[in-house]
Amino acid sequence: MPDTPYLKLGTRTSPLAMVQAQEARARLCAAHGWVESAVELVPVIASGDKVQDRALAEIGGKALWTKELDAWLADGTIDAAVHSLKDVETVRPETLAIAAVLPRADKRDRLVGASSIAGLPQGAVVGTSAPRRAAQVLYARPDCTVVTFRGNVATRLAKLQAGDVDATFLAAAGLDRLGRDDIGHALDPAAWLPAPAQGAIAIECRAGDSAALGLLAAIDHAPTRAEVMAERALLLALGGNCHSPIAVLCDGDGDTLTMRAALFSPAGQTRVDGEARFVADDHDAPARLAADLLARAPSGITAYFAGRPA
Ligand SMILES: NCc1[nH]cc(CCC(=O)O)c1CC(=O)O
Repeated sequence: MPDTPYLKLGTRTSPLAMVQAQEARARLCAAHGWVESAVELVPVIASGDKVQDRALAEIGGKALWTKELDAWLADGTIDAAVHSLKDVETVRPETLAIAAVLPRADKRDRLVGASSIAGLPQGAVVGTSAPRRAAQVLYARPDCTVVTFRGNVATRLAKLQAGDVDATFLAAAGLDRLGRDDIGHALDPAAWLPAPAQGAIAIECRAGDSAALGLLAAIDHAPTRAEVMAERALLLALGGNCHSPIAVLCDGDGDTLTMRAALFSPAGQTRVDGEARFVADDHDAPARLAADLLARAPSGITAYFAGRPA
């Protein structure tokens, strides 16, 4: 047993974050033949977990998930940080690097409280704080009302149980990782697209830390990395922010990626769809799809995207 850990891995404290950090630790130990104590998990309550009564988009966005762990990477308290990649801002400090992306879980959203979008009761109250989920459900079901819904997976399920809302959305990946694969109804991406990088776990370290970069490279999953980096490139090229309803899904098939994307106006009045097939090393392809989407989008949508295609 090592007296001092080989790697200090920072994580948020939510049950899902802890399960994901444990998965990262298990993969590192398996890859390097280490005992569990070689990787120390260092938990922190993130700002995003402290404020529960307002939508994340109103209080500072995704930065609130990474702020504390970013600071710990900078001051050397930890060597690496585990994140749900969908919670990580598109533009990251140059001092940090996404050193590993773990194999992606189920990419889909699940609807909890009804068996399908069409099956939601007339005038249903749907709880979500994600602009993408709100716009997408209002587009399909303008009769529904969307209310702010925050908290970790268990908190949201408890609020649903208590009757605060008729239905909510949760990522299949999060439910499955918490052993709640019995909950909800998976939404087919043909009709309902997930968030960029949904279902992927990323591990960041200092960009100049060659030791950590080397250790983490051993657990990087290249097919997942190709998909999620393409999805994040689309987000970047759209110039979206946490108020911009963007849905995108990339499916890898050997060297070829198929990307489906949709932009919405926030209240769901309009939608524009696009699709592209490209080889994985065509790094400009997501920006071309972004430009194509913006060129075809009505003004109700373009108002919410700065549009900075590369
Ligand atoms: N926004 C919160 C968040 N961030 C990552 C996940 C689930 C895991 C994932 O998508 O990778 C969730 C919960 C949810 O959307 O249901």
